[in-house]
Order: sequence, then C-alpha cells, then structure tokens
Amino acid sequence: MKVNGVHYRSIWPDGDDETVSIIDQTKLPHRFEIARLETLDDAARAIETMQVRGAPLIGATAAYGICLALGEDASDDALEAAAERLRATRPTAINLNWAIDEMLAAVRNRPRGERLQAARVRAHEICDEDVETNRRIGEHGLTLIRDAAAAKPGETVNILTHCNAGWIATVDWGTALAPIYMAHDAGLPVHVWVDETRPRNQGAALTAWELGGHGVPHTIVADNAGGHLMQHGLVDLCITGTDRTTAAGDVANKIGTYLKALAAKDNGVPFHVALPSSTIDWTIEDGVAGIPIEEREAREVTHVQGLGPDGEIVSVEIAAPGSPAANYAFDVTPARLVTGLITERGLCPASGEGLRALFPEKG
Ligand SMILES: CSC[C@@H](O)[C@@H](O)C(=O)COP(=O)(O)O
Repeated sequence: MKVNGVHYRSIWPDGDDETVSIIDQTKLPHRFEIARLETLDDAARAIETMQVRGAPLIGATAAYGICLALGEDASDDALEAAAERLRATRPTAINLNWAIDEMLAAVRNRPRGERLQAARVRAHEICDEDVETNRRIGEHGLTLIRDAAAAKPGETVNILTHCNAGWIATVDWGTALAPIYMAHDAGLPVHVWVDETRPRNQGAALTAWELGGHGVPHTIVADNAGGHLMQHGLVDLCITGTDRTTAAGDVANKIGTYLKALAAKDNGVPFHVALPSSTIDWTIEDGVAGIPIEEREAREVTHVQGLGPDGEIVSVEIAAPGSPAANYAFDVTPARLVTGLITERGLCPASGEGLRALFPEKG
C-alpha cells in the first residue's frame, strides 16, 4: 500500500539481504518510522514489543528472524535455539509456528554453507505468497460486499471491523481489510465502523490510519458501540481477521471479537472472518479449550499512548493508581457465531466440513 505516494510492504529485506526493515507500528499513527532488524534478537523483540504485529506479519518477521540467526551461526544448535526463541515471542497467532516450521523445513537438511541462502529464498517466498494470498482473500470477500451493495442500491454499505487486519498486519493488502480496499477501489460505496480496540487501540491507531491513507470513509467508535450500531441497522456486515482458526471453524481474534459476534447474531448481521490458510490450526477442534490466549502486561490497560504537548509520544495513566489490571489479548468466537470464512481458496461455512471442502488435502 502507499504511504505519502510511496508503495510499501510492511516488511522487506534491505539491499544486501543482510538486514530487514519494518515499519515500527508502536509509533503509528503519530510517526511513520522504519526500523532495521539486524539480529535474531532484534526480530524477536520486534514481535514481543509489537513493533510488528498481526498474525501473518508475525510469521513473516519470524521467517526473517531465522535468516538473521543463520547469518550469525548456521549450526544445528543455533537453528533450533533461534526457532525456540521466536516461538516464545507470542503464543496465540499460529502463523508464527507455521512460518518457523516452513523455514526449518527449508534449511534443516542442508549443509551449513547453504542454509543462509536457502532461508533467504524461503523467507522472500513466504512474503510474496502472503501478498498473493491476501489479494485472493480480497477478491473472494469482495463478492460479499457486492452482494450487500446490491441489496441496498444507491446506499452505503456499512462494515464493522475490530482490531487491525489490514496491510500492516500482513505483508500487504491485509485480510479483513483487503475486500474493503477492493470494494472502495471498484467504486462501491463503503463506510467502515472502526472499533477502537482497547487496550492497545489497534483500530483507532492503525486501521483508521490505513483507511484514511487509502481514502476509505470510516468512523472510529468505542469498542462497546457495536451492539448499539447493530440494533439500529447501521451495520450491514462485520469482517474481522483471526490469529488462529481451528479445524472446526472456531476463531481466536483480538479481545472483544466474541462480543461483536454475539451482538451480530442477536441482530441478524452477517459476521465474516478473513484468513489465510496459514492461520488454520488443523490440530485443534475446540478453540475455547485449545487455543492459548496471550496475557500481556497490565500497563497496556492502565495506560494509553498518545501525543504530548510537544509532539512527543507519551504514555498516560488512566486507571486508579495501584489497582490491579488483567490484560487478555485475544478471545475465541465459536464457529456457531461465524457466518462464514473468507480464505484464499474461496468462501466457506465456519465448520469442519466447510474448511475440509476447501482444503481436501487436510482431510
Ligand atoms: C490479519 S491479522 C488478524 C489478527 O492478527 C488481528 O485481527 C489481530 O487480532 C492482531 O492482534 P495483535 O495483538 O495486534 O497482533
């Protein structure tokens, strides 16, 4: 996507392939800053601190983290230690493990001298594949928006989204936002309700920044506004991303997604979830029982980040000092509340049968 007229991906290798550049998402929307990853530890910390975030981008960053590790030490022990270091960064998004496993498969059985080059090739491929996958998700999801537009000719289609599943959560395009970008580019009248997405405000800070940059009409709302909007017919459909989808179609996504799905069900609003197949955990059926939910530091709940009087980024305490806070980063929406899944292979019901019909090789 473009920023100030320049096309960016969210991550890219630098000219000599020795280092990797990322857009530092902890600075957005206030500053557009590029950070350089030079070591395995840089990559791991970028994921932990959420300089990079969003399930597919976490995976892509881990893939480059393996490259950076191999540049330091291409031994078996170092490779396995790098994989473990990266796996430990964030627990919920399965794309992380998927990408690390892809990298290990690409390099493990090669002589040491060939590993780094093979890793770079696979990491680049993972990024290119992510872009193409998301483009396809966009095309399939666009059909849903076209249908919604056809059902109310001449009127705006209102879409609610939660968190950020846009181009900076992936390598490019995004998952939930890809169909929205395509609908807007195709001239369909779309407007997006952007959940602010406490506690880190990925909606208010990142999704709104993305949509604004692309010229897509949108409005930021407090997380708790969704039910009210739906009761008053102001939402035609919901589209969110997911960090891990089970073989039965349960979806883990940013905390608060489940409540939106409940409200959507109660109000007859279609609730769709967009995902690349690398987000499917075929080993788990029951997401509530089986998906590990990340718990992050309390400070993310008790403090908010914003701009200070001199334009500096500051963190401000908003909670009663000393009160404990809990910070569950994700929740699980059971498949029964999900109208359908949008994948790179097409649309399907959120169910084991639906997913297996699209991915018969997982049988
Ligand atoms: C395309 S990304 C889907 C999800 O990764 C996204 O909705 C989300 O919940 C991101 O959470 P985050 O904690 O910001 O990494």
